[in-house]
Amino acid sequence: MSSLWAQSLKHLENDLNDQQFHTWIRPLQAIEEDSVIRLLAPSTFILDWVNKKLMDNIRQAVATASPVNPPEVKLEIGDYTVESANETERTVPQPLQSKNKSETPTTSKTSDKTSGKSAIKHNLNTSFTFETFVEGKANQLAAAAARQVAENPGGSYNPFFIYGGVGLGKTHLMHAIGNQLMKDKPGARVVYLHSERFVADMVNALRHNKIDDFKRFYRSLDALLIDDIQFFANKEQSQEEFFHTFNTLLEGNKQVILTSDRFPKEVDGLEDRLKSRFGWGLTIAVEPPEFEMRVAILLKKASEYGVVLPDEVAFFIAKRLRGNVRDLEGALKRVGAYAQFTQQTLTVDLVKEALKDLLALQQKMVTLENIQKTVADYYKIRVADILSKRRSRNVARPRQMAMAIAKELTNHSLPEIGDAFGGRDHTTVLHAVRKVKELRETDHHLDEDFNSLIRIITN
Ligand SMILES: Nc1ncnc2c1ncn2[C@@H]1O[C@H](COP(=O)(O)OP(=O)(O)OP(=O)(O)O)[C@@H](O)[C@H]1O
Repeated sequence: MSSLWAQSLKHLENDLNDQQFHTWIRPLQAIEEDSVIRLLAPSTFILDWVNKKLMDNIRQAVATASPVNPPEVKLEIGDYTVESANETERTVPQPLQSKNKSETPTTSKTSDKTSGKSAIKHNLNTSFTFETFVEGKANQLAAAAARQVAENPGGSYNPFFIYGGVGLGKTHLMHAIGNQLMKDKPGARVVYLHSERFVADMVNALRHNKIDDFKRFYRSLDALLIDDIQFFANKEQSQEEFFHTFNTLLEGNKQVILTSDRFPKEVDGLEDRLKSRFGWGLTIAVEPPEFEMRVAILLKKASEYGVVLPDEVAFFIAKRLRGNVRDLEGALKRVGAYAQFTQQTLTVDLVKEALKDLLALQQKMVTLENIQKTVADYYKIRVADILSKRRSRNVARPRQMAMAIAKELTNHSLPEIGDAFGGRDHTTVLHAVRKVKELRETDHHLDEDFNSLIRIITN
C-alpha cells in the first residue's frame, strides 16, 4: 500500500464512522503515480457510492497527508491484486449449459417446469427470518443491506459478505435472505451450506467420479449461501473449485452470500484472487450487541419461547451478560426452564439463582483490581500510574476510562470506586464517568477502546 494512502487512511478513519470506513474505504486499493493517486474500487456499486458520498472526505484526507502539492485523486474500477497476479484470471468462465437434468446429492425428483432444471429441497432454517431478527446499532447496516439483497438478488450487492464474531447473527441474516427469496419465488434454487460441507461434498464427488455433477449442481443455483468461509483456508483444490463456481454464479447474476469471522482480506490461507473477488460486492460487519439491543433481543426471544420476562429482569440479564446473542439465548432458556421447573415467576432474584455460576464467573473477573490491571495493560502503563496523582494525559485518560468501566461493570458506589483509585473523591469519579460518556460520542477510537476493554474484562 502506498505510504501516502496509508497516511490518508488514518485521517479517514478518524473522520468517518466505523461502518463507513470499513464498508466503503477499506475495500479501495491505491496506486500512487506521479501527481495522481488512483483508487481502485472492486465494484461499480462501491465506486458509485464513494463517488457520490465520500470523495470530498478522501480529497481532504489526501490533502492533509500531503499538504504541499496534494496529488489528484482518481477513482476507478479495478483490482490491483488480480491485475498484477494474472491478467487472464479476470476472465470469468461462462455458465455451463446443463446437458442433462443431473441428479446430485441434494436434488429431489420433482421437476421445475419453468427452469427445466430439477427442483431442489431447500435447507434453510425457516425460523431465521427478518421478522425474528432484532436490529440495533450493531447490525443495522448489515440488516438493511440484507433486505436489499433479498429484494434485488444478483444486483449490486453481489457477493454479499457478512463478517463478525461468533454468535452475532451472521447465519441468521443469511438464512433470512434465503427465506425471503423462497417466499418471493417459491421454486428458487437456494442452497445454504457450511464451507466444510462444500469441501466434503467436493471430496466425495471426486472420489465417486461425480465431479461434473457436483459442478453442474452448484453452478445451476439461483442463490448460494456459504457460511464461515474461513474454513476454506489452505484447502487449495476446494478454493479453486469454489472460485469457478463463484464466478459462474456472479456472471449469471445469481446471488452469492458469504460469511466469515473476519474481514475477507484478513482470512489467512485464502488465495488472494478469492479474497479480492469477495470484495466486489458489499462487505459488511456485524458487531456485538449494545445494551439496548441485548434487552430487545431478550424480550423478543422470551416472547418467542413463551417466557414471561418482566422488563427489569431483561435489564438485569442484559447488564450482566455482555457476550454474543447465542449466549444470551442460552441464558434465557435456562432462566425460563428454571422458572418452569420451580413454578415461580421470573424475578431478578430467581435469575441470580438460575444463573449463579455464570454470574459468579463474571463477578470474579470484574473486580476493581482486574479492571485497573486490564486498562493499564491495554494502555501500556502501570497500575501504579493509574493510582498515582499524575495528571498527564497519557495517564489521566486511561484512569478515567478505568473509573468509567468500574462504574459500568460493578455495583460499587462512586465513593468506593474513588477510594480504590488512590483515594479520590466521588466527584472525580462522576466527572470521569461523564467525560468518558461524552468522548465516546465524538471520538470513535475511544469508543472502540472502551468496547474492547469491556469485552476483554467480561469474556
Ligand atoms: N439480531 C438478532 N436477532 C435475533 N436473534 C439473533 C440475532 N443475532 C443472533 N441471533 C440468534 O443468535 C443465535 C446465533 O446466531 P448465528 O448462528 O446467526 O450467529 P453467527 O454470527 O452465524 O455465529 P457463528 O460464527 O458462530 O456461526 C441464533 O439463534 C440467532 O437466531
